[in-house]
Order: sequence, then C-alpha cells, then structure tokens
Amino acid sequence: MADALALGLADPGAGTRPRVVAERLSYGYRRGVRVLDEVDVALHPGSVVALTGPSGRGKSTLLYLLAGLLRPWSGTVRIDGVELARLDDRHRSLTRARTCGFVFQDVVLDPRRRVIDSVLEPALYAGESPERWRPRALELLAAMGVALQADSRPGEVSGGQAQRVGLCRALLLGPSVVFADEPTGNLDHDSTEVVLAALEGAARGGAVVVIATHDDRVVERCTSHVRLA
Ligand SMILES: Nc1ncnc2c1ncn2[C@@H]1O[C@H](COP(=O)(O)OP(=O)(O)OP(=O)(O)O)[C@@H](O)[C@H]1O
Repeated sequence: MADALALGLADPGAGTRPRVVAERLSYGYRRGVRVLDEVDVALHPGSVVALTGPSGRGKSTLLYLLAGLLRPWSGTVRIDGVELARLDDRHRSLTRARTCGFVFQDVVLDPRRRVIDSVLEPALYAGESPERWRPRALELLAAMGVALQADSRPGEVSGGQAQRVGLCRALLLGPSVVFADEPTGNLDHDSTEVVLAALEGAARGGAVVVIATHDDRVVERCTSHVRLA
C-alpha cells in the first residue's frame, strides 16, 4: 500500500471478500500535481471504516474516486467486481444510484425542492418511482429527528438538519456502500449519536460504510481505519 495505511480494528468484515477494491489509485486536479499516489484500499461488507488524514490530504477526493464521481488518472476501483469508470455515463449513473449512498461534506439541498423531494431524488436516478420510497423517506427523516422539516424548503433548515437530511437521502435505497464525508461536522452530541447509529445500522445490514472524519470519537466507533499519511 503506497499511500494509505489500513488498520483493522475489530473489523466484522475481516475474512469476507472485499466489496470495494481500489488498486494503485492516483489522481490530481491539476496536471503534474498528484493528490493521491497509488493508493490501495480493500473494504469489507459490514465494516464501518474511518478515513482520516490531515486537512487537504485527499480524503474527500478518495471518497469521490471510490464512488465513481471522479475518474482516476490511473488505477482501478471495483465495487462488487464492477469497475464504474468503464461503464458508459448512463450505466455508471444507474449503477452508482443503486449501489452507493453519498453524504457530501457541505450538504447543499436543491432550493427548488422540498426536503422530502430531495430525499426521494436517488429513486429517480435509480429509475424507480419516488412514490414507492416515500414511506421509507419519512421513516428515515423521523429517525434522524428531522420529520418536521419534510415539507420545508432548504432555506428553512439549519446546517445540522441539512446534514441529517443528506444522510436520509444517502440511505434511502439501502445502498451496499455508504460514503459519508464528515457527516457529523455540524452536529451536537445527540445528533452525532443518531447519525452514527444510522451508519452502524447500515453496516449491520451488510453495507460497507466509509466515514471521512477528523473526530476521534467517530474513529473510535469505527471497525477499521484507513489513514492517509
Ligand atoms: N475541485 C478542486 N480543484 C482543485 N483542487 C482541489 C479541488 N478539490 C480539492 N482540491 C485540492 O485537493 C487536495 C485534497 O483535497 P480534499 O478536499 O480531498 O482534502 P481533505 O483531506 O478531504 O480535506 P479536509 O479534511 O480539509 O476536508 C487539496 O489540496 C485541495 O486544495
């Protein structure tokens, strides 16, 4: 492993086949300036993986690459054996919608939509009827303590509420991989607990959960650790 140090804590996925495998992954935003250099990662079902490293080191970038939101300069990412970068745009977008949930660091909700419609949006990307998923969306919003905001417009929700709405959106379709970029950054202790419990629940259901974080309390709750040195 050239650029990342993987540490197994009490990983329940150890011994299973990895679901997300990245090999010799390199990427930069500007020609000649590498952010990630030949990173290898293997992530197992049922694991909650902490992704840590100094600010600006490339944690968000690695999450984007693993989720197929960025195309690597070189190297591969496979999720359940499928290399997203090799699919055409339509299939990549469909596969990502059905497989991956992503919680962005700064959740920006579409100002034209009510909160509930933002949560339901992944169903559209996955080619499914949003109406079918409405009960689950409402259940998630309630579990995350933001049920009252379901009919609100984004301008009417706080940063911490938006972060929890973003998590509901990411978990809507029961993804097999959840990428969460500092999902507790704007949250108080109780809301952090709610978010971590939801992510742990997804892992107990068999998902791989990857959390980019600077928070040692979050790292302690994770079952394994990838550190960008
Ligand atoms: N869109 C972009 N265009 C150009 N450079 C970028 C872009 N996004 C990130 N970078 C640069 O890539 C590097 C890695 O950024 P990244 O956001 O992945 O780091 P990070 O580890 O997630 O940081 P933090 O902990 O502060 O969120 C940084 O040097 C950053 O300035």
